[in-house]
Amino acid sequence: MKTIGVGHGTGKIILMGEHAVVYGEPAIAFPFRGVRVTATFNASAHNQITSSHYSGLLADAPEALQIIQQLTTHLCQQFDQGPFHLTIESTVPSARGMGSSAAVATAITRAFFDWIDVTLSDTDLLTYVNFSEAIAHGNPSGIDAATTSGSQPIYFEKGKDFEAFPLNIDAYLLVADTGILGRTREAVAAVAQLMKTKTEYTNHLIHHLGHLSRLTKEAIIHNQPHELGQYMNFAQEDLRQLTVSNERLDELIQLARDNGALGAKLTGGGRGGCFIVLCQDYQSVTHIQTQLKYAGVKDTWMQGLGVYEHV
Ligand SMILES: Nc1ncnc2c1ncn2[C@@H]1O[C@H](COP(=O)(O)OP(=O)(O)O)[C@@H](O)[C@H]1O
Ligand SMILES: C[C@@](O)(CCOP(=O)(O)O)CC(=O)O
Repeated sequence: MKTIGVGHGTGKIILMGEHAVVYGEPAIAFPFRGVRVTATFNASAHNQITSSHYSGLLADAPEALQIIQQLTTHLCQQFDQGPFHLTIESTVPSARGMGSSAAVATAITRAFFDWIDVTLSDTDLLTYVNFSEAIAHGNPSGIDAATTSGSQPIYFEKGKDFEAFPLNIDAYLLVADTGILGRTREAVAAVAQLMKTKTEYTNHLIHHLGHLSRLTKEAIIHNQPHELGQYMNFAQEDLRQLTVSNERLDELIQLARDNGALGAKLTGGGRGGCFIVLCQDYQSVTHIQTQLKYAGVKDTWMQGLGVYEHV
C-alpha cells in the first residue's frame, strides 16, 4: 500500500472550566503530548479504515465512527479526492475527557492536506475540527478543537478569539485515567437539564467555575501552586454538585489529596474518564502515582508544568 498522506494530533487536558465553558465562562486547557494520534492515508480501490474501534469498509462503520465518515466525506467532496484507506493509530484513550475525537479529527485533517499537498492554515484546521466536534458532541464549546488543533496552552472563551497562555508554574500535574468510560454528551445534557429545573443554583455553580478560571489565571501568572491546588479542589466540588463527577472519581480524588496533593479534580466531560492531580514536587508525584496504582487506576501520565515542559 502506498502512503499518500500522514498527520498527527495530540490529546488535551482541561485544567479549569469544563462545563462552565459551554455557558460562556472562561476555561484553561493545554495540548497534551503524552498521548497522540497518527492518521495515515494510503491509496486504495475503496474507502476503508483500520482502527482500534473498527476495521473494514468505511461505509459499514458503526455509528461511533460517523464523525470520521462525515469528516472524510466532507474533505473528499470539497477537494475532489478519493478513494483511500485510512489508518488511525492512537494512544489517546477514547472517551476519557482527553479530547480523543478532536485529536482524531486534527490528525485526519492534517493527513488529508498532506495528501493533497496544500498548506493548511490554523484557521482552516480549526474549522474542520469544529465541524467534526459538532457531530461528535452536539453542542461543543469549541475548547477541544481549539486546544488539540494548536500547540500552546490557551485561555478560552466560547465564540471569542483565544489567547495562548503559558502554564509556567512550579508544580507537577499527574493525569490519571479511572478506566471508566467518560460520558461527555450525557454529562453536558445533565447540566442543561439542571439549568432548566434549578436555574439559580446551576447558574451560581457555573459562574463560580468561571470565577475559578480567572483566579487560576492569576495563580499561574504569579506562580502560586498552593492557590491553584485550592481552586482545583473548589472546582471539583462545583462539578460534583453539577452531577458530572461520580463515586469512583470522588474516591480517587480524595485518595490523592490524602496523600499530599495540592489539589485534584476531574478533567473533561466527567462521569468517568480522567482526573488531574497537582503535586508540589517530583517525590510527591511519584508517591501519589504509586498510591493511585494500588487503588486500581488504569493509567497515569506525569507532566511538569515548568517552562513549556507540556508543549
Ligand atoms: N483510536 C480511535 N480510532 C477511531 N476513532 C476514534 C479513536 N479514538 C477516538 N475516536 C473517535 O472519538 C470518539 C470518542 O470521542 P468522545 O466520546 O467525544 O470522547 P473524548 O472525550 O475522548 O473526545 C469515538 O467514538 C470515535 O469516533
Ligand atoms: C464538558 C466540556 O466542557 C468538555 C468536554 O471534554 P471531553 O470531550 O470530555 O474531552 C464540553 C465542551 O466544552 O464542549
